[in-house]
Amino acid sequence: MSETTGEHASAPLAATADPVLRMRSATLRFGDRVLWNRLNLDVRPGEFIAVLGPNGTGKTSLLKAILGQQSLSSGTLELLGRPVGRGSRQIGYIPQQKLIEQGTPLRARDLVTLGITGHRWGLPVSSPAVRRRVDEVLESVGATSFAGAPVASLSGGEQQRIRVGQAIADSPKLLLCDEPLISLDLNHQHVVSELIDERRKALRTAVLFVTHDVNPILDKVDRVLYLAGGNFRIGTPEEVLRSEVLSYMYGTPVEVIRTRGRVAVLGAPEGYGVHDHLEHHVDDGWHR
Ligand SMILES: Nc1ncnc2c1ncn2[C@@H]1O[C@H](COP(=O)(O)OP(=O)(O)OP(=O)(O)O)[C@@H](O)[C@H]1O
Repeated sequence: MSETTGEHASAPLAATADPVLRMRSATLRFGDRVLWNRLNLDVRPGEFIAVLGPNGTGKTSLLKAILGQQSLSSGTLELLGRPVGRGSRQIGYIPQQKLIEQGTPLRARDLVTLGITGHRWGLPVSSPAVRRRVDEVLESVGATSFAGAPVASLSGGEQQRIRVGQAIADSPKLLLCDEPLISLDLNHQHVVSELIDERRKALRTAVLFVTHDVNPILDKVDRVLYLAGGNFRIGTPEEVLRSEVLSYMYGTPVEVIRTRGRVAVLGAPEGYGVHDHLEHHVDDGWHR
């Protein structure tokens, strides 16, 4: 099997900067289930990393660990050189999409405002500086026209734009996105992924993007973190999304087909879950 490095040739600037996120030998297990074992990961400013893998392999748990909501079983996790704590203003988070319930009294602009003031309860919500920033963010996510509407009355795509606005409102250094394209039509998938990508390009925000389907973001991705079977691989999409790499991880023949700029993974076991983790060779920043 070919080696899967952690570096990416097209990101020379990012590679020289201090990492926004650094994980060393990070392990998460629940009972005897190992979700990921001795994960080494540096995420550089402006890097776009897709987090892939079947259900239940620990993708959301990884985001929760970074958010300080889930303790590691062992290892370390640093955000901008410091141990993570809950509620960091340096992190923007787009949680897995749930439609907002009818009757929720918030307007779209209130959610974006919370993205700024939620960290600082003392600041008056009506301050002109906050209002200006909220207007800017609403405009940047194309939501000005429905800013005053109750969020529950908006379509799924409109709600998702507002969630992106809320997550980027405070200019985080790291944006964590948990399946942000789920249940969106192709057009809205494009709109939402472009919004996230524009943000990382404009402000060098690092992006960790959990998704079941890499295709809508394939042209944006610098590296892939693939989780399966308590094992993981980190590398460029070309390095990781290969038949031999995924067959090894799944422990069964899996075929990766590339056609017309899209990637399809065939033969991954149905309902695949976590099995005993494979023995790893540990190297700096990657596993094989
Ligand atoms: N606090 C916990 N205690 C015990 N088990 C947990 C806990 N949190 C998560 N798990 C289990 O860990 C596994 C991984 O969950 P996680 O939500 O991280 O997976 P995922 O890769 O995001 O899955 P999906 O693709 O289905 O969203 C699941 O089987 C889940 O039930």
